[in-house]
Amino acid sequence: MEILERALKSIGELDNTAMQRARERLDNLTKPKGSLGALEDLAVKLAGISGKVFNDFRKKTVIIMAGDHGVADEGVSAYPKEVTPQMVVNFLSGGAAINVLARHEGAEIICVDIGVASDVDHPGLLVRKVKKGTDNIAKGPAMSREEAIKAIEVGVVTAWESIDKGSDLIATGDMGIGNTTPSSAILAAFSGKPLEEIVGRGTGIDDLRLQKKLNAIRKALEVNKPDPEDPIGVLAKVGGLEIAGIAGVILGAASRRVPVIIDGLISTAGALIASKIDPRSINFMIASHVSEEPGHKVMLELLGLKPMIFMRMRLGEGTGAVLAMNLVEAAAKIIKEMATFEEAGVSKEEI
Ligand SMILES: Cc1cc2ncn([C@H]3O[C@H](COP(=O)(O)O)[C@@H](O)[C@H]3O)c2cc1C
Ligand SMILES: O=C(O)c1cccnc1
Repeated sequence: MEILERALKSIGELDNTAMQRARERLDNLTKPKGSLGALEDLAVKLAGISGKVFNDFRKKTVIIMAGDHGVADEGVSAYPKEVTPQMVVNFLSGGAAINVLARHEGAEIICVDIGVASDVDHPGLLVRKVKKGTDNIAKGPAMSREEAIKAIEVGVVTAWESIDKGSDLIATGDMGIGNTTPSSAILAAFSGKPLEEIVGRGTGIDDLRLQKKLNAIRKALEVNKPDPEDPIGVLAKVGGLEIAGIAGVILGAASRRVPVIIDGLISTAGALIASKIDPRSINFMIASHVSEEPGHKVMLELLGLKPMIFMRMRLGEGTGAVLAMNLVEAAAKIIKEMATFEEAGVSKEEI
């Protein structure tokens, strides 16, 4: 609890003066006012986060949290549980989608075993296992409250260490077969929306498995009765270890005023938990893409965040978030490198 408390103590507000200065500068650059749309809003947000109008990013990092899910035993995924450790090995060997996109963006990958059911032996893996997979949420809580806090703190510390080593732009990623089920359960607990509206097909399940998934979430809510006023309770009852870790990465980045780019459904479930623990953490979040999972759009609306990329992606791992790094860097370059009307000798608007 001490680490989490320390993180929460340092989360602040956006710097309004810097944001105002950024907006003024953007309005003086050689373009009609506001014509770069969301790119301008992003430049303003970056100023609010860092307190500086000009920002550049030297070290981009995606932190992937991996964990297993007892609820996978209910037949809620199209893939078997062993894919979780197998994909962890794939991340460490460079063959996954996230590896390709991270290389493309010049980002480094940190992969954390926060709760994989089996042990992966690889020198590149950060082993910070809180528990060997969650318990089945359709039958009881995923984990204890203490384990949920410990998993959040693993995320906080991983973010802090990465920032200490120079990371100045962080993206969140996940791996865990079955994890769209707890992510949807978290959303149901906070939104109260009908499950049929927010539960999707994850890895691509058929109608039969979709019914099993809906039943598992219904049971998870009935058995555990998560209280939306108690976000750590929601996480412990119907969440996941990697979701807790992602919430921690977000709180850790926010406490150090480092922008954190949120990926798809699972990462945004972590973001929802972080936002309920401390709403000021939303100030430091940047939404990347909108996933094909129907619940993702609802989560982003609850957070009041607008996604930038609409690519029909539904993979997780941090893929959408890493793609958005390019847009974050572009926004930072626009405000820094464009000429003002005065510098370029271009006439300003007439009215
Ligand atoms: C090969 C493979 C690679 C993945 N990378 C991310 N996921 C994604 O799919 C899983 C969630 O979907 P569900 O709830 O339906 O199991 C998570 O592991 C998520 O990271 C993958 C899934 C598979 C099969
Ligand atoms: O939106 C996501 O992140 C997602 C969707 C389906 C499966 N895995 C991840």
